[in-house]
Amino acid sequence: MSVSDGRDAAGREGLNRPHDTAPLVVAEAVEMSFAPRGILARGRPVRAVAGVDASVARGEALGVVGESGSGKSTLGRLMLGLLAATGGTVRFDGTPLPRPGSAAWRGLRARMGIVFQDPFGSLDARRSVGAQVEDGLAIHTTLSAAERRARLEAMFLRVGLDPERLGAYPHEFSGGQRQRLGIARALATNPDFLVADEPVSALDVSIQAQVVRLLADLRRDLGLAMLFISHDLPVVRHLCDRVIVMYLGRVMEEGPVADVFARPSHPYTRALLSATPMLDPARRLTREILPGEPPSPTAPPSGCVFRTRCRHAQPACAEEVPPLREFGGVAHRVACLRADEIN
Ligand SMILES: Nc1ncnc2c1ncn2[C@@H]1O[C@H](COP(=O)(O)OP(=O)(O)OP(=O)(O)O)[C@@H](O)[C@H]1O
Repeated sequence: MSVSDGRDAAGREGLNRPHDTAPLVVAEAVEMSFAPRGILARGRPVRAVAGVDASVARGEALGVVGESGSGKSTLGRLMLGLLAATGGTVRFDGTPLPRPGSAAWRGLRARMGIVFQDPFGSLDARRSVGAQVEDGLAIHTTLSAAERRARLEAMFLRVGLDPERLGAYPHEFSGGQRQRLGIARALATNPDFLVADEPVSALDVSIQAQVVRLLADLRRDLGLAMLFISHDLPVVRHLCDRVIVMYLGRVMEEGPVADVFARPSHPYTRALLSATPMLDPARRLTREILPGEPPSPTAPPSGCVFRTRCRHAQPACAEEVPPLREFGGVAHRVACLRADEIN
């Protein structure tokens, strides 16, 4: 499979098809500030997510990209209700997500799954993998032991693992197989919504495409809504329908992957894409190296948070937080006051 052009080995069209069903998970102006931690915070809260709107429809995959520390994982945890937002709301199937850990939240938990970057770190070395995949079923469903066993075997087969190995331990599996276990565990309760947080970045390159293909197949077959967090832009291009580009807790640009990757319009997106050898060479952007480091989320810049690294910045950019506005296409939006001039 090629993950660079949205087609698989058989030349089928990629997965980037439009979805017109109602959103399943909707974050509105969601914010997350963490209490100060460590000396660098100097008593100031860490603003990890700052007023983000995001939604994922049934069967849709939304990619979330951006540098390390831009708030991607925090957004994912907010959309699963694993974290209680310090501002805004997250609705799941029309209902505001209950407080994490509450009985109401536990009631919804079976409908959501998460796959982590490090499958080994999230598995207990001392328990059989079958027992661990079964945990969610025991906690979140009323299935009998026999039904749970049948579900486990079916899940193992579905993710490409031999059900004979339900009694084996994590160290007996390769990295790719462990991520298949992580996927089986996330999907065992038959969720509607899956957050995949850098699910292939810890794997050997040779294994990554297999796991991406598995996620793509599962998403299609199970009609999953997926939030796919990744540094890997070609994989996002292949797997996702829409993408949001985050920087320092805010959305810089969003839209259908085809539009955003073909016509990146925010200076930050352009820099991010220019560093990625992925697109057809005719459209390749001149490599742009951003000066400096991202500012601390304990003291984000006023106005546009990207302005301190933006070569197009002007004094006005320090005054106003640029709203996301339509640019070039109905669903393609950019948060840059100067987008018209620089594109
Ligand atoms: N529990 C926490 N307490 C304090 N700060 C946190 C906490 N979790 C995340 N942060 C901070 O919030 C910011 C956003 O982190 P987050 O992990 O969401 O970013 P990310 O884009 O997913 O990064 P990465 O790609 O490295 O995983 C970072 O500055 C991080 O240090």
